[in-house]
Amino acid sequence: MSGNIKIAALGLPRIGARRELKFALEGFWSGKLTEAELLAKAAELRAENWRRLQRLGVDVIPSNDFSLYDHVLDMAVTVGAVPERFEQVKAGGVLATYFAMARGSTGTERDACEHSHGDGVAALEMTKWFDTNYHYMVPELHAGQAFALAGEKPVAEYLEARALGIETRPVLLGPVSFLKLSKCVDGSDPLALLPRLLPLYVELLARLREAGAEWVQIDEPCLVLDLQEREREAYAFAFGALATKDAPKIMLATYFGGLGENLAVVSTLPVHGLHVDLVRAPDQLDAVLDAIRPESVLSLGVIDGRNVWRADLARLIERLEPVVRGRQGVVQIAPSCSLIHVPIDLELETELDVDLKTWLAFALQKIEELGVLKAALSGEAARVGERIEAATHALEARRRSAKVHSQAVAARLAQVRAGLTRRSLDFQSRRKLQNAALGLPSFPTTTIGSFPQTPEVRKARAAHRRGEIQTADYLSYLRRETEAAIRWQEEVGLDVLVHGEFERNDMVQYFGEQLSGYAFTSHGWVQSYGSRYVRPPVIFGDVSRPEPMTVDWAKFAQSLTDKPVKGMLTGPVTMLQWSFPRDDVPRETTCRQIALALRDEVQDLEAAGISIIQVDEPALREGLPLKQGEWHDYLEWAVDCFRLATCGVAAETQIHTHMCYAEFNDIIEAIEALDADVISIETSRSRMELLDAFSSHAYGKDIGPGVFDIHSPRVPPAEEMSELLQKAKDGLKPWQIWVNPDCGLKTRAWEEVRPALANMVEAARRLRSSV
Ligand SMILES: Nc1nc2c(c(=O)[nH]1)N[C@@H](CNc1ccc(C(=O)N[C@@H](CCC(=O)N[C@@H](CCC(=O)N[C@@H](CCC(=O)O)C(=O)O)C(=O)O)C(=O)O)cc1)CN2
Ligand code: MET
Ligand SMILES: [Zn+2]
Repeated sequence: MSGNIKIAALGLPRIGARRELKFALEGFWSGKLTEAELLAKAAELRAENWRRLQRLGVDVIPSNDFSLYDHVLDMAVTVGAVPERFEQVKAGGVLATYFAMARGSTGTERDACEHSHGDGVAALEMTKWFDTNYHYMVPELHAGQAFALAGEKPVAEYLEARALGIETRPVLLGPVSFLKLSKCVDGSDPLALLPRLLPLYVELLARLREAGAEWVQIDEPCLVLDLQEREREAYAFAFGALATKDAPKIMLATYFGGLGENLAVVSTLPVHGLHVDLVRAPDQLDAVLDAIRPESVLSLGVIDGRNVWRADLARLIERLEPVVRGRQGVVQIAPSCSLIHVPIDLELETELDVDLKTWLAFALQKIEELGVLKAALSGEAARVGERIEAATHALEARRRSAKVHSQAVAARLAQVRAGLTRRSLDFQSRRKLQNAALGLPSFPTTTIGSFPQTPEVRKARAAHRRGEIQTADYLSYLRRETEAAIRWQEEVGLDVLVHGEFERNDMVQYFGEQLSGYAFTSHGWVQSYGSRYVRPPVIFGDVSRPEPMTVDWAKFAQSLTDKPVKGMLTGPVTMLQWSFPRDDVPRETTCRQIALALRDEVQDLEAAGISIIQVDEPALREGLPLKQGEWHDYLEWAVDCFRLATCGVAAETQIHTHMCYAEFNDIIEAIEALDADVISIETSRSRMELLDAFSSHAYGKDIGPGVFDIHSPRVPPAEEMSELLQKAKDGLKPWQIWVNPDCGLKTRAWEEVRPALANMVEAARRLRSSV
C-alpha cells in the first residue's frame, strides 16, 4: 500500500491541559490580567497545540480551531454580524465588544482608559451545539443584514502557525451551518441571507490562499441533519460560489452523524475532500465510497471524538485496509469530529483505577491511536504490532471485567413493570392535595437550586480534597453556608427555598462520585461554554446507589425553616448525557439503571420529610437524536426513565423538573408526559419566545418561565422581569405560573444574586397585586 495516508486532526481542545485559558479569561475579566497578557496566553496555548500535533506526527494540523470563547461567535464577529445594541460598547475595542456579545455588559466595565460603556446590554442567546454539552452563542441577524469582513482571525492564526514553521489547514464554520445556527430577530429565514454572506467567505478564502494556505477545512455539521430540499439547494449554491480559483482546496467536514439523504448533494459539490463520521454512522461508508469522486480526498473519521473509550485498533485496521486499497492509498484518517468534546490527556490521571485507565483514550491518546493506524495501514504493521495487541488485550479485559457487570443490577432491571412509572393520581387531583399541603401564594417564587459557588467554597473543597482541612471542618463550613442561604432566602421573601448546593462540585459529577459503575477524573475538563468547564464522569459499569446521596443535606436544610426546601437531584437522562457513557450496552439500559438508583433517592427524600423534590433534566432535549426518525424511540425511554425515577412518591409530594437551553417545541409532548407537577425553563434570553411551545400546546401543568438570565453579571430591574411575566401571562393560565430565574446561580456572585432575586420577588408581588 502506498505511503499516502495522512493523519488529520479537525480540532483540539483549546482550554489547555491545566485550564490555562479559563484562568487567563477570568483573570482578564476581573482586571487582574491585561488584554496583552490574555492574548499572549492564548497564543501560547495555540502554539502548544500545534507543536503537540507536530510531535505526534499529525500530517494535517488545524488552525483557527482555537477560540477565546466560542467558534460560532468568532465567525459572527469575523463577518461583522454585531447587533446594533452593541454599538455602545464598541468604543471599548474589539475584545470588549466580543465579550459583551458573549456575556452581556453591565455598563460599568471599564477599558484601559477608564471609559464606561453605556447602560448595559444583554448577551447573545446561548444554545446547545448539536447533541453536545458545548454551548455556542447564537448569531443574531435580521432580514437585509449587511455583512462585512471585520476580522482576520483565521488568516492571523494561519500566519501565526506558519511563523512557527508549522503548516496548517485553517478551520472555518461553513456558511450554511453558520446561518442555520443563527436566528433572525424579525423571524425571517437566516438562510435567505446566504447570497449576502457568501462574498465574505469568498474574500476570506482568497486571503487565506494569499497567505499560503493550500487547504481549508470547512465545517458543515448541519449536513448530518434532516434537510429540506431548499436547504440542500443552498449547499449547492454556496459551495458553487466558494470554489473559485483563488480559494484554497476545500475539505468539507461533516460530523455527529451520517449524511443520509444529503449525500446526493454532497457528492456534487465542487470540493476537494470530504470528511465523514464513521463512528456515529459506520454504515455510511459504502454509500460514501460509491458517491465520492475518485480524485477527492476522503477523510475517514474513525476514532471517536465524542467518547473516551480506547479504539479497537485491530478491527479498524481490518475495516480500513480495503478502503485504503480502493482509494489507491490516498486517504486521511481522523477523529470523527473535533476533539473539544473530550479531555486532553489521560496521562494526567494518576488516580484512576489502573484497569479502567487502560481502557481509555483522551484527545492526545486518540491522536496516538491514529499514528498506530497509519503505520499499520502503510505497511509498517510490525513496528506497531505491540501497540495493536495492547489495545486488543485491554478491550478483552474490559469485556470480561467483574468491575463492569453486576448481577444484582441486572436482576432489578428485569423486574421493572409499567406500574412503577405511574403516579397514583392525575395532575389536577395531585395539585389540590399539594396546594393544601404547601399553602403557597399565587405566582410562587423559587430558584433553580444552586447559589454562588464562590472562590471560598471552591477553595474549601479543594483544601479538603488535598487533606488540608478535616472533613468535620469542611462539613461545618458547608452547613454555615447553607444556613446563611436559607436565612437570606427567608429574608428576601422567597416562597420555596433551596439548600444552595454548596457541597456539590457539579450537578453530574457529584452524583457520579457516589454511584457505583461511575468513575471520575482529576483533570478531565471539557469546555461547556466560555470559561466554564465540566469533568464528565465515565460510566464504565452497571450503575447502582450504595447509599443515600443527598438526604442528609436536604434534612439539614429543611430543619432550619418552616418554608418548604426543595430536594435537588439530577435526572437520569442528564446523568447519562453529561457523562461519558458505556459503548458496550445501549444508552437506554444505563439510563434505566440510573433511574432506579434515583428512584431510591427520591423515596428516601420523601421519607425524610421533603415535600418538594426537583429532578433536573436540562439535557433531555440535547439527547434528542439529530435525525427525526430516531426521536420516538429516544423520547419513549427517556420519559420512561424520568418517570421511573420520580413516580414512586405519594400524590402530595410535588415533583419539579428543570430544563435550560432547549428548543421545547420539538419535545413538548414528551415534557408533558414526564408528568412533573412543575417545570422551570430558561426563557429570558429569548424574551419568553421559548414559552410559545407551552402556550400553543396548551401545556397543562405548572411552569416557571425564567425571568432573568443567569449567565450575565447584569442585574435586571424589577420592571424588566414584570414585563416578562406579563408576556408569560398572555400565553399561560395565571395558576400555572411560577417565578424563578433561568437556571441555577452557581456561576454568579452574591452581589449580583441578592439584588436580582430581590427584584424578582418584587416583580412577583406586583403581579399578585395586579390580578
Ligand atoms: N455537567 C454540567 N453540565 C452543564 C451544566 C452543569 O452545571 N453541569 N450547566 C449548563 C451550563 N454549563 C455549565 C458548565 C460548568 C459550569 C461551572 O460552573 N463549572 C465550573 C467548575 C465546576 C466544578 O467542577 N467545580 C469543582 C472544581 C473547582 C475548581 O476549579 N477547583 C480548583 C481549586 C479551587 C481554588 O483553589 O480556587 C482546582 O481544582 O484547581 C469544585 O467546585 O469542586 C468552572 O468551570 O469553574 C457551569 C455551567 C449546561 N451543562
Ligand atoms: C444546568 S441546570 C442546573 C440545575 C441545578 N439544580 C442548579 O441550580 O445549578
Ligand atoms: Zn439549568
